[in-house]
Amino acid sequence: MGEEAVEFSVEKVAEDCKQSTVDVGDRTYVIGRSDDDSKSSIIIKILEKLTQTWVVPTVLGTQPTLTESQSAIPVNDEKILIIEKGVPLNESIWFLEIDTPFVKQQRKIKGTEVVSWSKGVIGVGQKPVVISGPSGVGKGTLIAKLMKDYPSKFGFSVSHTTRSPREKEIDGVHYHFTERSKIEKDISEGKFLEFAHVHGNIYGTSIEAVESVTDEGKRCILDIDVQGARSVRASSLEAIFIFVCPPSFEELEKRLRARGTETEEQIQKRLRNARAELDQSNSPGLFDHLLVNDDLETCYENLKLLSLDDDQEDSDDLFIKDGKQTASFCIVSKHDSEILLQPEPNEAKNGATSLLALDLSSLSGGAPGRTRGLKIRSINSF
Ligand SMILES: Nc1ncnc2c1ncn2[C@@H]1O[C@H](COP(=O)(O)OP(=O)(O)OP(=O)(O)O)[C@@H](O)[C@H]1O
Ligand SMILES: Nc1nc2c(ncn2[C@@H]2O[C@H](COP(=O)(O)O)[C@@H](O)[C@H]2O)c(=O)[nH]1
Repeated sequence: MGEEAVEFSVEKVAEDCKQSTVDVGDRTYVIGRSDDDSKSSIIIKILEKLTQTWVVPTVLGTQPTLTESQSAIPVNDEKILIIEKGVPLNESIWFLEIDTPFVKQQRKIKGTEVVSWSKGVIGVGQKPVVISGPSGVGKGTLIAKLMKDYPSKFGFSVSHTTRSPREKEIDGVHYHFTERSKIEKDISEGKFLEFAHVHGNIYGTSIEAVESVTDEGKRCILDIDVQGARSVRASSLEAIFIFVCPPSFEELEKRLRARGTETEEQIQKRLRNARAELDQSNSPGLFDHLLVNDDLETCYENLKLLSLDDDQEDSDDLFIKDGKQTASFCIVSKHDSEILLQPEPNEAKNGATSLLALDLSSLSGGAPGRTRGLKIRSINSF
């Protein structure tokens, strides 16, 4: 850690970019804009105050769109809040994760200093549903029915895979069919919620796959194997975990063969893996519900009950969705877990006069890359 320390002074940083500096413990985080080369980017540098050395961290996640400048304030030891200037409020709230469990884990894996971008989202969003079960049990069939019957309620998390497309499978709809080197690079850059080696190929769920569905106000459905379910369970994403069992192993084999999409060798591999997956379906604390897919309609009705349960309205979302907050704001101050925001001066001229209180007391884990649970209230008019 810290081996990437480079020598440059605060004055040099100020020359390079429009920056915010934020003190957290013994460190100063410098967040700014670099115009060094033709493509501008946000640069992050950390000053270790005790040793007066600079560290350039590995930056994970999708960075905010570049704006002229930003205001920033520490939330706690784990996160810095950044509000981008010149952007409507619902697009402008970002967190720089500096010591969250995700960052700690990535720091360990990479052996370097790490920070990670996370987009702030008003409201909590619908809890995703993770569906696992052996190959051929009928997960895809059940999910397709759910999507067809409730297109505005559910959205499918389109996974990435290195396996070749089957006949009738469409890239970007059933899977993102991907080169091994590309998925490995994206995984190392922290863009995946989970990934696993399944039946000889890499399969993975990108953070974007889940969060783009949740951002649309829909409940995201993930069809992933048991290793993937374990990884999601260990992540910050809160979800409902369902395991689908076959009525018997013989029936599973029959369905897999009748589907006619695998070679005999692949069928044998999938059946071997199926035994291991069935063994793990009772792992303590892994799955919330077990469903037996014997009669398809009965199983579908049960899946519907579980997936439609806990349907929650994101009332805070309305605040943003009704178009009130197209103005851009900046940070004024922080009191406990509330941050006071005021419209930027040019916005006040345009009639945006309310101060806003951004309540961070109920932040909840979306996938890494999103910080959900923000609440906003209008607190006065000038
Ligand atoms: N309850 C059921 N009774 C009989 N056949 C079924 C039932 N459910 C699904 N099937 C059939 O079983 C086959 C396998 O189903 P499906 O492709 O949905 O499985 P899967 O779990 O998604 O498999 P994979 O994990 O390999 O993608 C399909 O041909 C499907 O029509
Ligand atoms: N861990 C993950 N497993 C996944 C993902 N997407 C699909 N899967 C699982 O792979 C097998 C095989 O799928 P197939 O389409 O080749 O038949 C199946 O059990 C899926 O649940 C993923 O993103 N991550």
